[in-house]
Amino acid sequence: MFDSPFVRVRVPASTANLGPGFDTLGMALNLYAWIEMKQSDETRFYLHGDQFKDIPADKSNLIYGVAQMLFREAGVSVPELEISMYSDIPLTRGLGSSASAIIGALAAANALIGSPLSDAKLFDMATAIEKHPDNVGASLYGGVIAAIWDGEHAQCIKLEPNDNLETLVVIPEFQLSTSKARGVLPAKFPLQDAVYNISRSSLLVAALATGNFAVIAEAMKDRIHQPYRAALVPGMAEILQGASRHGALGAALSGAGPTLLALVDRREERKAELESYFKETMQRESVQVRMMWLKPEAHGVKVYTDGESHRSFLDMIKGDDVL
Ligand SMILES: Nc1ncnc2c1ncn2[C@@H]1O[C@H](COP(=O)(O)OP(=O)(O)O)[C@@H](O)[C@H]1O
Ligand SMILES: N[C@@H](CCOP(=O)(O)O)C(=O)O
Repeated sequence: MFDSPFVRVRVPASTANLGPGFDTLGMALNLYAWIEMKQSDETRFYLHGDQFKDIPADKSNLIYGVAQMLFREAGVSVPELEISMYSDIPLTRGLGSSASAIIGALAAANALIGSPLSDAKLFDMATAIEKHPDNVGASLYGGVIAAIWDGEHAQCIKLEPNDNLETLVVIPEFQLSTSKARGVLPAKFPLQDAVYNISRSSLLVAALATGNFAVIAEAMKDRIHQPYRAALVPGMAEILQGASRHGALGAALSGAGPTLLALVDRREERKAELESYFKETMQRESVQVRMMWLKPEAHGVKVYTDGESHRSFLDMIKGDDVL
């Protein structure tokens, strides 16, 4: 049954919504999580890195649970697994760590049993678990995705990210769970707010598809989630308003936050000014942050099944994608 003694996957981070595209737009970023999975006589975890210190290392672990869902769906039994994990994606910060874990677990488990399930099926399963298709779609397929979910099936179209696009992300030191940030949203919206978002989300997709960056500042505005979440992220309202005056094409809360993200033209000359603006604004709010320049990642999850390799899991990560 097993095509490979072990499977390794590399999964990109993602930023969801891009402002107005709440629960529909997502973009993969060049920051990654890695998972190794193999069948074992007893379930064991090797969680590398400080950020996994509070993550369960037993069968209640998300990766284990999601892998078992896939095995059930495929009609096979693989009760004991050895799972190794490392991630550069900060947890609970709005950069899609949970989506990366879900996609990584599904892709690894599927490959371990000879890939009986299609990517479309993995997308449906991942969306059913995550409850929105934006992050999981970006982690699975890469690029910029526009996605829908009807409660059973997810569909998306992927755009190749424009070569001139990069992002500056500002990651606060505090965590904000997606469930808490969804909990502050109203259940109903005025028609004008719905129109406001639909028009901007459509304009943003057209801008990203054509490379027409001039409209992005306006196209990233939102009335569906950011105004309600602003109270949870000190400095957010000011940054979303001011970023485009300091060299950003536009700015948004990344996913459910607390990370803030600016889209930037890589030819922009005011990058240092933008960094200082972000840093000083957050300092005034007494929020410690780390900043990273990230690029859109055109490729989704990558699966490696070369069981002959003798490189260790951590050596593979250091050498990035060469198994
Ligand atoms: N590699 C992982 N293994 C197990 N659980 C994970 C992993 N990555 C993320 N998670 C879980 O997902 C949670 C974060 O999900 P969420 O609140 O949606 O934030 P985000 O996806 O934006 O990082 C973490 O607190 C943790 O419980
Ligand atoms: N559309 C979702 C996206 C959540 O993204 P995450 O990276 O914060 O998990 C939302 O805005 O709630």
